[in-house]
Amino acid sequence: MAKVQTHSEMSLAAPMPVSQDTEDIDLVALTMAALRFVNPWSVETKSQWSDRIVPGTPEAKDRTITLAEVAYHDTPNDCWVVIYDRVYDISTFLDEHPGGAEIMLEYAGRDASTAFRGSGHSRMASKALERFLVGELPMPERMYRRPGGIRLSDIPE
Ligand code: HEM
Repeated sequence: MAKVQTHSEMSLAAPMPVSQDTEDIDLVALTMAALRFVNPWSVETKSQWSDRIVPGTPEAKDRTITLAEVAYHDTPNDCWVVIYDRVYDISTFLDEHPGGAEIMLEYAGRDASTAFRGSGHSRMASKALERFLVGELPMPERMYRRPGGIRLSDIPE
């Protein structure tokens, strides 16, 4: 017949952990639970974007480029900027820019929409963007060209 343990026997056999240990274990469990929500495949690496697009070509119009990818192109030889949710490769334009290369390099790999607008660019400058187009941001990352997005009367077509 099974032996029934008294309350004091049970306490001796399996002593309760001290409160500090309990806190440590909870923290580890919490971290592990949080990590389970992280999808390692969602981390973008440069190698997955190896194919280069020629700026201004028809393929560029259909290409979706994330902000994470844009961020990799942040040098004078490989300089991308985002203007009104469209991605431009301005590497070859840096030295031609009437406002100078330095000012554009400040936005290398980032959004330059407000800087572009704030510098009072002409319609001709907006039109000039077309030849540097390499793609467009995915809908969730857009600020302007999406339903309910920020409206600007002079967004280039
Ligand atoms: C990325 C695409 C860009 C293109 C195609 C572009 C094009 C041009 C063009 C054609 C001009 C001559 C004036 C005009 O027609 O408006 C100009 C001037 C200027 N740009 Fe840009 N620009 C670009 C980005 C930027 C950015 C990101 C800035 C940052 C603030 C900037 C700042 C300026 C300034 C300050 C001038 C005036 C220069 C002067 O009058 O001395 N531009 N740009």
